Order: sequence, then structure tokens, then C-alpha cells
Amino acid sequence: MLPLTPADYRALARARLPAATWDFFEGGAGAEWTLRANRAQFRRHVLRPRVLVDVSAPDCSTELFGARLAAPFGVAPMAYHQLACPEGEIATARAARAAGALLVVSIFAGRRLEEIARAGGDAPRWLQLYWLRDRAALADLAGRAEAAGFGALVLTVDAPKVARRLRDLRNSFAVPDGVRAVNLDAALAVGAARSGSSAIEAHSVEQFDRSITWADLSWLRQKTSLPLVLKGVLTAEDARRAVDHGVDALVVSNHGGRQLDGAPPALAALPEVVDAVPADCPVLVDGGIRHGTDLAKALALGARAALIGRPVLWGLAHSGEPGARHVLDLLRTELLDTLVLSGRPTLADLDRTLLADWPPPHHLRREDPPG
Ligand SMILES: Cc1cc2nc3c(=O)[nH]c(=O)nc-3n(C[C@H](O)[C@H](O)[C@H](O)COP(=O)(O)O)c2cc1C
Ligand SMILES: CC(C)CC(=O)C(=O)O
Repeated sequence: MLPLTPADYRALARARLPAATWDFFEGGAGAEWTLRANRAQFRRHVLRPRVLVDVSAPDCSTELFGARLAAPFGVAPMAYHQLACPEGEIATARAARAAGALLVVSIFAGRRLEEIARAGGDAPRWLQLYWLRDRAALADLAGRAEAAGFGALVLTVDAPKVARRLRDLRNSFAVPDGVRAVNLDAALAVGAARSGSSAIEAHSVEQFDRSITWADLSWLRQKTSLPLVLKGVLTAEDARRAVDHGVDALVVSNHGGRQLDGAPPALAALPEVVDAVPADCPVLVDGGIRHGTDLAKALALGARAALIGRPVLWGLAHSGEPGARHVLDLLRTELLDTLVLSGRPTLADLDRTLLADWPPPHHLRREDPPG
């Protein structure tokens, strides 16, 4: 089958991956309600096209922290890309560079930051951190990221620990031999499989500092001159607090449904966060973005850019760098098509008037939207 959509890559990737790896990639926390709700929320908006607009030169390029992007999206931080393909984050860095997309590298990358930076060349990249108990390791990463040309630090704040992910518990999931978070000391690595437990969850309980509060942000600030981005904010209250603490950008995210099950879909939380922060604070969003139309909806609700998670892993699992690149190119192509066909040729034309609720409020719904 010639893959023509990210969903096509999903089917092809599934056939290539061990079942436990597939479950780790695809799964969510608890009953996976939030995981399903992320997708369902996109179906609650329809696009209101305008006609007889000059759409001969659509443009979806944008700028973020001074870096040019071919399209308003990037690769979400995801651990251990070598679970998907042997080159891991090197393949992803090359794909993101070729597609003109931002790359957010996970603290649990399996390739060294400096190597990833070389593969990415002058393309924009950020480093994501979890707040480890080992502050010396955090300070070291912050310094290395800056030296290697990373453009921002992204602190993920929705994971004081990794949630109970039932698929991983049932699979006694562990990171296979040969894959390791090489940017951290070997002593900080995920442990071996134990029956009925998730090595990733157990590791987070040991290594993540769940006592940190807003007051600790100033410590990280002192370690870097890079912009600081908080990932995992879902409320107006926290968005305002983040801005008060000098945070430079936010990612509205429920971690792809992998952390608090029952958290709102990211797209539903986006407007309250956008409305709570000053216009010069970029708000990004991730969770369930699978189509160009999903991107248009997120941008219409005020996101400056989006992050793409699992679809990039599908591309990597299919064919490494070319697969990941094609997934990103497809999303850009679909977004451009949406701009043309909705009569909104630039990103500035995407505002809330693009959207209407679906089904309309007076319409009696007989069933919940399918997951
Ligand atoms: C396999 C996998 C690993 C992930 N690892 C991280 C990580 O290391 N750090 C992080 O902040 N988020 C991590 N995430 C969450 C993503 O950054 C992102 O929030 C989520 O995948 C977006 O939803 P989507 O997959 O539906 O696009 C991970 C997600 C997946 C699927
Ligand atoms: C290794 C995990 C902590 C990475 C993660 O954030 C995730 O699996 O969602």
C-alpha cells in the first residue's frame, strides 16, 4: 500500500513492531479515556469555508523564537526512538530538518545530544527535561543543550511520576537491551523487566523529583539563558502562574493521554490557556493531531504551533528517516490543502470564525463520538 496519510503509516508500523513496543507507543493511562478524548475532540468542530478568496499563494510557514519553520509544527519529545528504528533520534533529526519542522528531543533520547545536533544542522531543536532528583544531571544537560545549539528547554510538568499504563503493566514492559538514555549517567537508566510491573513507571518513581513547585523554576532559570517552555499545562490558572514565573512559552498537553486519565482533551483546554496569557507568549498544543485539518483547528483556537507525537514514531518504524519525513510532509501538504480549500490562505487567516461546533448544540446526540 502506498501510504498517503499518517493513519496509513500507523497500520504499516503496527505490522513491523513487537506487540509490547506497539502497546508502549500507542497506549495511554488508566482506562485510556483521555487518549480517546484527544481524538474525539477534533470531531466536535467543523470547518466553515469561505469562498471566492484568492488562494493562489497559500503559506503555512512561521517563526518561533526567531527560528523559521516550513509549517507550524514540530516533533513532540518522545523517549527511545530506537524502539522504532535503529538510527533512533538521528533519523528523526534528519527527517525534521528536511521537513522544516521543529524537533523536541526527549531527555530519554537514545542518541547523544551532540550527535543529534550535528544531524539536525541549523534546523531548530529544543531539549525536553523531566525534573530528576539528580540536579547535577539536569544542570549538565542544560549546559550541553545550550552548547549544542538547542534553542529552548522544555520542562514537562505533567509527570511527577509515569502513570499506571495498564498495557505496560500487563506486558511487564522494559526498555530492551541496547537501548538506553545515553545522555544520562548509566546509574540513572531504566531497570530490568519485573513481572507485572512497568520498568518505566518504577524508574520514574525512583528518579523523578515529585516535590518540586513553582519556586524551583528559578533554579533551572539560573542554569541556562535559553527560553523555558512548560509542557503539560491544561488550565488558565497554571498558565497565568507560568507567565508570572517568567516562563517563555507553554505546551497545552495531556501527554497524549499517557498521564492523568480523565484530564481534558488538549484541544478543549487550549482556548482557556490562550485567553489567559499575553499575546506574546506562544502557546503550543499536542495530542491526537493526525490530519492537516486537525492542525487548522488547533491554530484557529489560538495555538502558535503544534507538536506531533505517535505519527512520527509510525513513520520511523516504517522506514526510519524517509518514513518520518514523509509523515511530516503529508501533514504539511494536508494543512496547505486545508488553507486553500477553506479560503484562508495564511496562518493569520485562521481564527475562531473558522470553526463551528459539531454536532450543533440543538442536535440531540444519540451516542458518544467514537474513540
Ligand atoms: C512513546 C512515547 C514516548 C513519550 N515520551 C515523552 C518524553 O520523553 N517526554 C515528554 O515530555 N513527553 C513524552 N511523550 C508525550 C509526547 O511528547 C506528546 O505529548 C504526545 O505523544 C502527543 O500526543 P500524540 O502522540 O497523540 O500526538 C511520549 C509519547 C509517546 C507516545
Ligand atoms: C520514558 C517515559 C517517562 C517517557 C514518557 O514520557 C512517556 O512514555 O510518555
